[in-house]
Amino acid sequence: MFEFRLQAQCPVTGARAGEFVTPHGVIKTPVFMPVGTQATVKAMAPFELEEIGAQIILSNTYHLYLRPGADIVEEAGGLHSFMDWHHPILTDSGGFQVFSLATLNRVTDEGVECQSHIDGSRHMMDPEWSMEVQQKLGSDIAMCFDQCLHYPTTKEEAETALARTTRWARRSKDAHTREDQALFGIIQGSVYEDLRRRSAEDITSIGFPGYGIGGLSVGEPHHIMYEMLDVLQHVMPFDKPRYLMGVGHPSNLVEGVARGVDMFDCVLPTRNGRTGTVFVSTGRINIKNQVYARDFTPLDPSCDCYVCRHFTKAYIRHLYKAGEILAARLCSWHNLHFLIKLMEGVRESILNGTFPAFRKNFIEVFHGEGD
Ligand SMILES: CNc1nc2c(CCNCC3CCCC3)c3nc(N)[nH]c(=O)c3cc2[nH]1
Ligand SMILES: [Zn+2]
Repeated sequence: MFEFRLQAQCPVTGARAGEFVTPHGVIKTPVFMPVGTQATVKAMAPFELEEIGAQIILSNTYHLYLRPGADIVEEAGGLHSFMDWHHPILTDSGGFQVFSLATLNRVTDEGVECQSHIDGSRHMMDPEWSMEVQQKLGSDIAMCFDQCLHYPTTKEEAETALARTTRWARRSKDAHTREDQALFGIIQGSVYEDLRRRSAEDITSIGFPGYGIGGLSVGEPHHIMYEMLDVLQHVMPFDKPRYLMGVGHPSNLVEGVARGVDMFDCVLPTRNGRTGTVFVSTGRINIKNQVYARDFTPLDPSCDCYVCRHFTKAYIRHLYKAGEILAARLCSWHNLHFLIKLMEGVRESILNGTFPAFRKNFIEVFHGEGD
């Protein structure tokens, strides 16, 4: 269980194709993981996610602890039963969310004293708390409780947070007892190459079945994110999965794969879906634009998803203008399909040795906007 089988490596770039074995199924990598913060990928039912080809979805410790509460999910038999998703689930540790959502009262080496963004109730969140909650949720992959800093940050702040994250990773591992759940470490170090190396050495020396690359996609320019990945790909164990947290745009996924990343998550496909921004094979469009009022072609003529086979831009634009719920559902559906199919195409190109050409063609078409 939790072994990572490497199936192919690109001889020109750092790209690799593999399989990660979990109790709820084998994850074929590279993989895009839809985000389901509150035990639902917004506006999508599990059977629709299966139809789209989603292999694994994410949920969140911070949110589910606050509402409905970890005990209710545990009494339901865990997240898989509660939300009727019987494939792999990854839960984030709450480290990122507590710093970005809660009212922070005190942050010490012990943990984070905070107030809920929902009802202002006071809580102490720390590695032991995060492990207790994730073990109750019963995800297949849990994440260490870490401290993710915003961007920009001083090197001193980054160094302090890195050392704290290492201590918290040790405490997370000591408090993690569930055998049928993998615990991934998380590497920090902000945008400083030497700190990135140090964090990678610290976290990999503690030893985990997989590793998150944290502290990125927090506002830094993409070339800096890529520089950090260039450093990390040479200091992370090749036989363990690498999960770039919170990424990302189509071009960021392809460029991340080229630098040895195996797993990605991002709220964009569903968040953009709710605002009408749609990924298409030539870039992005916003379906609410007047230009689509009489456009009776699919969102993306080269897409074979349910939405593109049944509806036109004019119809979906009408749904948005009329405030219809179906608008968000259809665009989320197409966006998720787009990213999942993109990763399937990337994986196929690595397996058949054509990834460099795939990458070149994709970046030309998507002109690497990745913003
Ligand atoms: C968007 N950019 C970004 N996201 C980051 C995230 C969150 C990834 N997405 C998790 C899902 C969202 C809701 C359910 C789980 C990060 N998480 C952690 N623990 N540490 C990071 O450094 C960390 C860094 C991140 N950067
Ligand atoms: Zn489509």
